[in-house]
Amino acid sequence: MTTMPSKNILPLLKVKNLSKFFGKRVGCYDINFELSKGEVIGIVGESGSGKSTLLNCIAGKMPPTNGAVFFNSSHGIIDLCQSDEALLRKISRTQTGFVTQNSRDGLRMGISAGGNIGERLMANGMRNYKQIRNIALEWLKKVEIDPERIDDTPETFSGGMRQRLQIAANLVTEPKIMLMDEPTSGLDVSVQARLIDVLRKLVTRLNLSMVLVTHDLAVARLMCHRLFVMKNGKIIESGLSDQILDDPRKPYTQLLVSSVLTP
Ligand SMILES: Nc1ncnc2c1ncn2[C@@H]1O[C@H](COP(=O)(O)OP(=O)(O)OP(=O)(O)O)[C@@H](O)[C@H]1O
Repeated sequence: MTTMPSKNILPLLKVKNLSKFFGKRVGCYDINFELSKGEVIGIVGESGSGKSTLLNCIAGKMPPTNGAVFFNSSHGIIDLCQSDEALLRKISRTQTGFVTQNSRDGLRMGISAGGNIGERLMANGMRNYKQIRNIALEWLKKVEIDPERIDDTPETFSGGMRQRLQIAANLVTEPKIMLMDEPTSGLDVSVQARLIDVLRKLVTRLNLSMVLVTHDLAVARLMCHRLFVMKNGKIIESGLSDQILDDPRKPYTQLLVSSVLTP
């Protein structure tokens, strides 16, 4: 059983001895790291290295086999792996955000853009329709979507717009942490660049903390302060992004950086 660290020394997130097995197969193994306020951590590695498994365990979407994820929430320090469903649901609607690679999993395609943004506000008890609409309009502007599209459904949006809407729909409650699983994947290069630009502005303006899974090392360099390189479920190298990408120590990271491995 992992001991609960004291609040004074705990950063925003502390992942401790986290492992996930699928039968005998390793999803992720003995992961340890801390995330501070305003910090963006990138998780990189080839396909099947355990990036999504780790992110899903951190998000409370997948129960780990061992370990803990301590989150310095406004309800105090909680272990996201041990919390009851109701508290986890509350936290995931307010204090954590999760952006998926496939916007269809993160948005309600049948309701308007404004409705998608307003949903988290309503889940938090906000009832004033005009106020919700005004906040939604503000957020559409922040993610560079024409506010006139507020009543359109995401079905009518481009892929890049959907991802920006997903980000707005998560950030509207000002979560302490954003978890992102390949948010730029599948988008054209110019669309990716715009999304990254929007994200970078928001990270700076809101002092956001983020764990970003990406196979794209250019995105990792642009977005992340630190990088963790995963192989076979383990973090095999970590450090400042420029250091990892310009001067990788481990042969696996060298291959990854030189694009010999298919990320
Ligand atoms: N639900 C599951 N059941 C069984 N094995 C799984 C499951 N999810 C993941 N795995 C296995 O865990 C390992 C890590 O998978 P994971 O999806 O986390 O990798 P990844 O680095 O995110 O890959 P990708 O970049 O392709 O998404 C793989 O061996 C995978 O087959």
